[in-house]
Amino acid sequence: MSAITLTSVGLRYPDGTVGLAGVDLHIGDGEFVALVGPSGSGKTTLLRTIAGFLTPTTATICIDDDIVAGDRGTVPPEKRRLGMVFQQHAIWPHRSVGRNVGYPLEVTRTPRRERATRVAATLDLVGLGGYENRDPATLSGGQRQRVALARALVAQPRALLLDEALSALDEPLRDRLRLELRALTRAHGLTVVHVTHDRAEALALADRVVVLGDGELRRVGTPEELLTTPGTPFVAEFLWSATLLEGRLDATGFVDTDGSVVAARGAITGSDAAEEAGTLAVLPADVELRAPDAPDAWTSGIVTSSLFGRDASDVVIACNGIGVRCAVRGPRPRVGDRVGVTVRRASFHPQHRGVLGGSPAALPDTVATG
Ligand SMILES: Nc1ncnc2c1ncn2[C@@H]1O[C@H](COP(=O)(O)OP(=O)(O)OP(=O)(O)O)[C@@H](O)[C@H]1O
Repeated sequence: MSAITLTSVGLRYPDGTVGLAGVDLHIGDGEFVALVGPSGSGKTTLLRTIAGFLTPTTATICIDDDIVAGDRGTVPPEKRRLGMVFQQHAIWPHRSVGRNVGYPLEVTRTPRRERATRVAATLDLVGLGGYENRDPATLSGGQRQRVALARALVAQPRALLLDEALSALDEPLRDRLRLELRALTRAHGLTVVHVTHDRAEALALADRVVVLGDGELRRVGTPEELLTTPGTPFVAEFLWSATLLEGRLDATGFVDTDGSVVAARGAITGSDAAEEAGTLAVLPADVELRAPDAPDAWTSGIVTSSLFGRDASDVVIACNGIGVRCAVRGPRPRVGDRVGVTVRRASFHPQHRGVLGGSPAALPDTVATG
């Protein structure tokens, strides 16, 4: 397996839309990286650019020491030695499972006997040992996705690129394949770039999560780093469903635009300034419900949504025109209830960094291997 290095990757579509703007990223050998971001943030564009289906306007992309896109042109996808799996398993119905998996080896004219050995070994790897002669029409959705994975792995690619590869599967199966995929990639030291719209999946699987916004790389870090230091309100809101509040930090704490103290100074991280305007990001787990008139409540509001969750219910309270998201453990309030709200802890983001990301404080560009 291999490392992938992207330097200033920019891409503009023919109609002028900016797909990617100056993305710098190093993906370590054996690292599992998840690309996440809102719809249209550039996840698929980035993955397809690494794969070679899209040609960057400006960039250098290296796989190990091999420059696959740069000043001297680009290497076509089939010569990059990367394996790809898409959301819709592109399995050929008229070919047996074995011939589907062996296709990349046919292209490279691998001798028949070696092909059969490698197909069998790869099918074993994905839990489909002995399925060579099966007709794909007789397989379940999960089995077909395993065939697609085997086909991506059979030619021993330098890295595996997954584009929403698990998204089309129903939930219990998706959970199982997630575990299997992670165990497989860890055991074989595979380098993986995984695009997903599912934040929980990205955080559960990846060594590092890359957050994109408007074609820019907004934040890179381990799930733990992104939780403790989201870096920008954009990331706190996107990854952790944080509530964002505008206001000022002063000696007492963070004061919202209505003049109420949301949280005491000691409960806020992110700035040492005596006074500063900016955004407070409050994670749902750091909001607590109180009686509406509790003396220690920041404010009170009406519950507008209350969804059951096994570990914590997802409750939204309308407070001064803002929907405050709260993870409630224990008894869940009903829609229409008036409740008091306190903030236990929050991160402050000075205004000059901008709500949509600005220039986040850099996290160490470490390669986590856990
Ligand atoms: N062929 C195209 N021509 C013009 N613009 C495009 C094209 N494909 C994508 N875009 C634009 O490029 C930007 C990034 O799109 P991309 O599909 O990479 O986002 P994404 O993060 O994968 O979104 P989603 O989660 O919805 O799949 C968007 O503004 C999108 O509208």
